Amino acid sequence: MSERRHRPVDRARRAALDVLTAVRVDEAYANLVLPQVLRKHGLTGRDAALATELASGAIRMHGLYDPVIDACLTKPRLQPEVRDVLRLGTHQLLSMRVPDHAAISTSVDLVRATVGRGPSGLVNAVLRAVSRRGLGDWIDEVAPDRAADPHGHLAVARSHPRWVVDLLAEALGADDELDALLAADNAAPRVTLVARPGLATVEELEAAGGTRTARSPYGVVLDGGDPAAVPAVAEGRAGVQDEGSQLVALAMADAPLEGRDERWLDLCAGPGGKAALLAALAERRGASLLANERQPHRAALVSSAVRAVPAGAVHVVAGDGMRPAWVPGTFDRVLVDAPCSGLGALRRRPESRWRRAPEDVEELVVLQQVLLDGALDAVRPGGVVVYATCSPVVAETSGIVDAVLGRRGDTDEVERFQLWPHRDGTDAMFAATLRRRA
Ligand SMILES: C[S@@+](CC[C@H](N)C(=O)[O-])C[C@H]1O[C@@H](n2cnc3c(N)ncnc32)[C@H](O)[C@@H]1O
Repeated sequence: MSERRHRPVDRARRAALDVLTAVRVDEAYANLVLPQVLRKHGLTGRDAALATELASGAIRMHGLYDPVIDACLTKPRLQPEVRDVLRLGTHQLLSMRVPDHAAISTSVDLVRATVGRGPSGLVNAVLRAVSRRGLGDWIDEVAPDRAADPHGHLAVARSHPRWVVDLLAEALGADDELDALLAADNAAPRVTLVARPGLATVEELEAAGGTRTARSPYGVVLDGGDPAAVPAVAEGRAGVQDEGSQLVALAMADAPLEGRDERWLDLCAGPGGKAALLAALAERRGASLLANERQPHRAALVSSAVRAVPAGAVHVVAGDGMRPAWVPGTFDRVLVDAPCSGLGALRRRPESRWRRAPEDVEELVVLQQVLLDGALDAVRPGGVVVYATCSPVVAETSGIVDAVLGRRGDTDEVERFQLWPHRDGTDAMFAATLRRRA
């Protein structure tokens, strides 16, 4: 037996491969499976960070790495398990500062330990071929020509499905920021916390090691570390919430309103980030929030998210927003944070861009229109409705709002905004504030 065969497999790389396998075979979500895998392998600190970067990068960037790997193959067929090892190796060679010899030898060890001796020569040969060029040269080699096919080029260079690039370009309205947006999708966001008003303060969160957000008065960007270790987060007085989501909740809570302002509705509340901020605000203003969510297990997540809000200020129910249990005109303010393609939050979930299909958007648009109509029916004359998505796709955003405004004769637009990761450092949240005519 050779000495090589006995060399122990690097635990971070083994853990990263477990994540790729779970995502490919079980359709797991990388961000949910990662903590379990890290625990299983006993990884913490730098090793955990390495495993996270390896897994996230290889999953996110395989739209670029696969053509590179294919260009180095002599035979077209590749076992999926071997391709996963090659994706991890290619990520180390092209996007990380891992020395070539370490990236190649650890990948050979990994395939030997997990698949067998058979493909170790192939992994060695392919990764040696990958290592002979840098990232830019490989993009020139495998991506369509930038001048002839700009979206096709960016789809490969920035590893996004082509149809997603086309929809994001349409949402931006021009191509000049498209590369910056796609690059922002490939960078993991820093953790942002929200200090739920009346329950925690931004000063308390800053003291845990963070910096205030530019636009939300309740946001703090964490310098690093585990957010769950911050006492206010552990107690539900604060939470992890993107600044864009905070701004959407604030658009609902702060829209000018005449007359009664006591009954608030969050129509699609699960898992409850916005509901928790809204409930805390409602409590301070003498209002109460009904947090509605169709899926019971997600309604349970809402209950957990609002656990620190005094009882009486918030009620959580599991119900279908398309078959409302309330009398029309009941509410003063309504948020409809609609189920959407999530194409504005690609930086959070490495695999999500590969799981969606154009048909998903077509189906969602129908649901979004019905839910917005239901929200407008639920609000009293003079009341406000905020329609929001974590997608910038025109059909899911302005397309919905314009269609509903055009069809109904009882609604006016107050304002709308679109946030962008590359401009605002937030998810690409869309929000439109509408008012039922008095
Ligand atoms: C974008 S998420 C909402 C995120 C949430 N507002 C937050 O900040 O945590 C959309 C939610 O709508 C729920 N949903 C989907 N169809 C629904 C319906 N017909 N009625 C109520 N909720 C629905 C989904 O289960 C999902 O939890």
